[in-house]
Amino acid sequence: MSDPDPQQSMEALASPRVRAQLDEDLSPRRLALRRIAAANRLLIEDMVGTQVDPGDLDAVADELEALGERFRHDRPRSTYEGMAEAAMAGGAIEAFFDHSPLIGLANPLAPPIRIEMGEELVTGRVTFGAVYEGPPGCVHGGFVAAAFDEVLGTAQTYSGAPGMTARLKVDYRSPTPLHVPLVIEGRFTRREGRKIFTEGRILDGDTVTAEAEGLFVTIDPTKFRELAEGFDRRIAGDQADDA
Ligand SMILES: CCCCCCCC(=O)SCCNC(=O)CCNC(=O)[C@H](O)C(C)(C)COP(=O)(O)OP(=O)(O)OC[C@H]1O[C@@H](n2cnc3c(N)ncnc32)[C@H](O)[C@@H]1OP(=O)(O)O
Repeated sequence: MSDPDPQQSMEALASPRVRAQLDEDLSPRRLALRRIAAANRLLIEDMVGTQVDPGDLDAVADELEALGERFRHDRPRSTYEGMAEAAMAGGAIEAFFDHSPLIGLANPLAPPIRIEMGEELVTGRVTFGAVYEGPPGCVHGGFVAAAFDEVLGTAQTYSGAPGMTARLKVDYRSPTPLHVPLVIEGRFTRREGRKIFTEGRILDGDTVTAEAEGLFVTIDPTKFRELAEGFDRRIAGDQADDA
């Protein structure tokens, strides 16, 4: 048997985000969710600027609407509900990140960004498709900011006490191209009390397309549970109003 890859082992220990992107120990349900998300992601990408004959567009819409019926819910949902089967997914937090809109392999909106963690540097690897277009041929600035939020949000974990994004500053240096493998770097720079400072950049080859600084504020972990409970109460209130 070959020796374990030390880098791989460290990554597996380092962050639930990294663990969430491994293909190990997944339940059949979670594998199927990832497969559905991948097919859905490809469909969305292919449909942007589709060359389908205009005469066929209504037939395509009919097919999609029929498929959509199978997934329709009677109320808004949070993926926190998916944590009920988290034990099979390898842990609650991994199940959560599997649904992330940036890195989640079970979320069709996620490009997805692939996260690696070195000793001091987080590296996100991503290729944005046409669905993320802002300026012609380039990534929409909001998705550039979202990508930083995710990568810097991972880098802040080096502080040992991660929190929520309080402030994100982005400098757009040059247009960030679509359809090109990009590298997003994130670093933890310092901690002052509850404040965690990070910085990062996006690279298209040697070209820096954007730079960012992120401030995160450590929170009590129970705050996430309170957010989930608040969501449940809001939904229950909406349903009572509808009754
Ligand atoms: C499971 C893990 C998921 C992780 C996801 C992380 C990435 C995300 O996308 S999080 C989502 C986006 N972020 C949010 O929704 C956060 C919304 N904001 C909040 O909940 C609160 O404002 C929060 C938690 C950031 C800070 O509130 P609170 O805990 O009351 O801290 P507060 O006392 O106001 O501030 C603490 C310190 O941070 C500073 N600070 C807070 N916000 C800012 C800000 N926007 N700019 C500069 N400084 C700030 C304060 O000045 C204070 O500094 P000091 O200690 O020197 O006096």
